[in-house]
Amino acid sequence: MLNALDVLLAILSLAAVYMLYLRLTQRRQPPYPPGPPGYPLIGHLRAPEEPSWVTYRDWGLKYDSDIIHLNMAGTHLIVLNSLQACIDLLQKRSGFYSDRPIAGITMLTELCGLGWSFGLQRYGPEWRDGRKAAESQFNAHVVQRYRPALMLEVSRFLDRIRANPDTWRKHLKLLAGGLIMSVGYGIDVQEESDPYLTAAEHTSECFQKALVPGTYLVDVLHFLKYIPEWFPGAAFQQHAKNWRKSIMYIRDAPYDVVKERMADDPEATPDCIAKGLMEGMEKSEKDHGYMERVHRGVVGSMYLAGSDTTEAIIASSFLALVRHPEIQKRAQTSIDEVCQGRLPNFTDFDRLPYVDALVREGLRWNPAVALNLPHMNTKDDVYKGYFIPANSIVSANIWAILQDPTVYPDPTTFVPERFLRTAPDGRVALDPSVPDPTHVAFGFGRRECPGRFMAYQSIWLALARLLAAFSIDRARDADGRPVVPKAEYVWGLTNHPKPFPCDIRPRSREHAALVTEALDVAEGRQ
Ligand code: HEM
Repeated sequence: MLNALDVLLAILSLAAVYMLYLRLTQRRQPPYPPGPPGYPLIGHLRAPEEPSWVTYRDWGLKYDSDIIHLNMAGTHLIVLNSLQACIDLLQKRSGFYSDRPIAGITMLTELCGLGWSFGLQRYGPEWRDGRKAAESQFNAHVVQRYRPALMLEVSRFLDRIRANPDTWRKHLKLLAGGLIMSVGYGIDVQEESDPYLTAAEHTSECFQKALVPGTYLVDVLHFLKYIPEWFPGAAFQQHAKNWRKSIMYIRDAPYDVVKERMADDPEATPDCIAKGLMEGMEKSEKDHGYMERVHRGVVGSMYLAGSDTTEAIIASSFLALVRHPEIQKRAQTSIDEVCQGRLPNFTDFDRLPYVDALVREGLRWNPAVALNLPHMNTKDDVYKGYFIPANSIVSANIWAILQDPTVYPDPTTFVPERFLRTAPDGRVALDPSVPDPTHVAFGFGRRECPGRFMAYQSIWLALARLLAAFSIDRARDADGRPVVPKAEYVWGLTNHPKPFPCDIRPRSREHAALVTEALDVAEGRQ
């Protein structure tokens, strides 16, 4: 018979062996990447406030490391501050760095119903099918098919600016949303109170709000999701129900329009991504019900991922142009030389390197997405001698990479010329030795933005035509002095310049006429 002392001794021996085991195995585990010390055991309770990307860059400099680690109460957060680290991990090891973390987004995915969003989905068969579908429609070749739609939306945008220049931000929002609805579904949006744009904006509001850590307790205490909405303190259930309506509407209503049009007359259905996917599905051997769900998620994600970001970059470029009239002049001179009194077209692309450089600088200067959407690694890893445990949240510091002074000297200044050089034959061309920010601003590896070609084309066309037809000058104060707007931003998931004054007007009556003519042509009236 064992007495109490034997049992105690046995327990103590087992504990000693276990401690020894832990010590031995822990000694073999390399250290985590460096980072600021947190509280004992729990680490950090919250990530730094926005602009967190600046803090992460500064920590990188302080600890002399391009990867930073924070223990967030047991969740490991890894921030990659250099392009090399992003390439090494998110690209070269993309086989296990392409998951998305789902912890902390119960409100968004389960209660609001945004789990269908392709950008939030976990790395698995459904995401892979969605990605394949997206690549088939968004690739550099296929997006050219949507150029007439881009031309029409940009023409409408410029004409609205001509008519009401002071509300250019409203026109810009409509441009970004209209582009997505037109390219995605072949739907023409209404200028005021469009039902699709209203639902998409409501969905976007949910996305921006619910993704901020700490907004909803249910993201930490998951069992709260079972509390009924009438229960005291369960207002979040009401919010979720309200958002859910818009979230399901924006996924299904426009898709159903295309489905009906296709059933009626496929030939007459306007070319759009939803139509392309429906046509592709006819050849697919996969279950059509399943594929339709995947496709609804892919096209439905376009607004969330593509509207705010495109709008942010164009608004940021407006700001830079007002701050730097000399850059505006150079861009206009280069356009005038090539276009000789007409508005630029996509066929002018190769002959307008200055506009190309301007778009690159717009993407670099104040990136729309400063801290990349988080990736998650599905297995333990060691990089540069540091341990990165499985299920870490891994974020690329896009801002830090695009503000690296060793790559982009004087990085806080807007200088499109940094991307240009004069070739031996005297012509100005893009300088291939300067890293192209599009390889950073749109993320990395298998989760890299599938909408990047469409985004680039839209921004290029909007800016090229805007500069050709309008001057965007500084507004004047009460004493008639020009006001240089500050480069101030509203930080968030996407970064937008704060409202700033400017004075937009056609460069001449002839330029104003070009804008109306272009709209007539794009609308098929001429
Ligand atoms: C200037 C405009 C844009 C910027 C700066 C931008 C940037 C990004 C970034 C940084 C990511 C995350 C990549 C990663 O996780 O590594 C992303 C993902 C995504 N973007 Fe964009 N984007 C833009 C426009 C668009 C457009 C126009 C569309 C669609 C038409 C789009 C669709 C998507 C989708 C669906 C994802 C999720 C991809 C996935 O999780 O597999 N984006 N974008």
